[in-house]
Amino acid sequence: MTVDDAIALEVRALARSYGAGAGSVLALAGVDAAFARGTFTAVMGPSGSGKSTLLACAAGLEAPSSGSVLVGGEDIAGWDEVRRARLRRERIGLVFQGFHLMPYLTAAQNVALPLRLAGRPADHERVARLLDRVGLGDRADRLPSALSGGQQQRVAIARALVAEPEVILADEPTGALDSVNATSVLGLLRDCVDSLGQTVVMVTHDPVAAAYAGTVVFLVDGRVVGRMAQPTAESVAGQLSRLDELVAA
Ligand SMILES: Nc1ncnc2c1ncn2[C@@H]1O[C@H](COP(=O)(O)OP(=O)(O)OP(=O)(O)O)[C@@H](O)[C@H]1O
Repeated sequence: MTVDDAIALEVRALARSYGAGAGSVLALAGVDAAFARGTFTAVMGPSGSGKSTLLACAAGLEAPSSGSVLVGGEDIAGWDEVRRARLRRERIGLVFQGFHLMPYLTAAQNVALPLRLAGRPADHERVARLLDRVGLGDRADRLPSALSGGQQQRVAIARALVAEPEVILADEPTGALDSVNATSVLGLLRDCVDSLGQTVVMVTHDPVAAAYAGTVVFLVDGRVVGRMAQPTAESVAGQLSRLDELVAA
């Protein structure tokens, strides 16, 4: 298998089905996609098109039925849960719609958690630097319950960055936020790419959010049906309505 150093994450002929027999669902039906280092890609498509399954397979949260998932050129598809859990701690940063912060840990402790879980020393300077970067340097000692939704999501992004992962996977990161908070979170993800050279792959339903990405990948019925470079909210919305017609037909 050839490996390209410029590619942070790649899926090849990725398939995932759920259940068996007549009731089985083919969530991914052979997806090929490569995500170059230092790029921001949005994944879009109708409900049930396989977006979250794609991210879950890329994160090692789900095992593919067939095909490969290459992280930094290494195929994780056959890895057992212990190795996949280590991958998620050390090489993949995850951001979810619901933030998933530990409620009894402060912002700083939440950011440091992946380091602690990896048995690495809590690097207080790095944690402080990341909280500064996400605009929460003065909220380090707050519990999540004392932060707004947008602030909690920014803590989650700092946490996703702390282990200096190869790629950040974000599933509807602005889905639970109002437009002001969504704008700040999207600006932050863009900044992770522009200033830190991070690779971000983000599932979203929102054309405005997708316009922060450099490329949009469109899924329908578990397949890639299109790609768009330099998306705008208008061009993405137009393409999505054409996809809806395709699905309805
Ligand atoms: N754990 C599961 N068990 C059974 N079916 C599943 C499971 N997870 C996903 N599916 C099915 O796989 C298909 C793809 O689901 P997925 O959540 O990836 O789509 P999605 O594009 O992210 O949808 P949405 O936009 O609604 O979140 C759907 O038909 C879904 O019902």
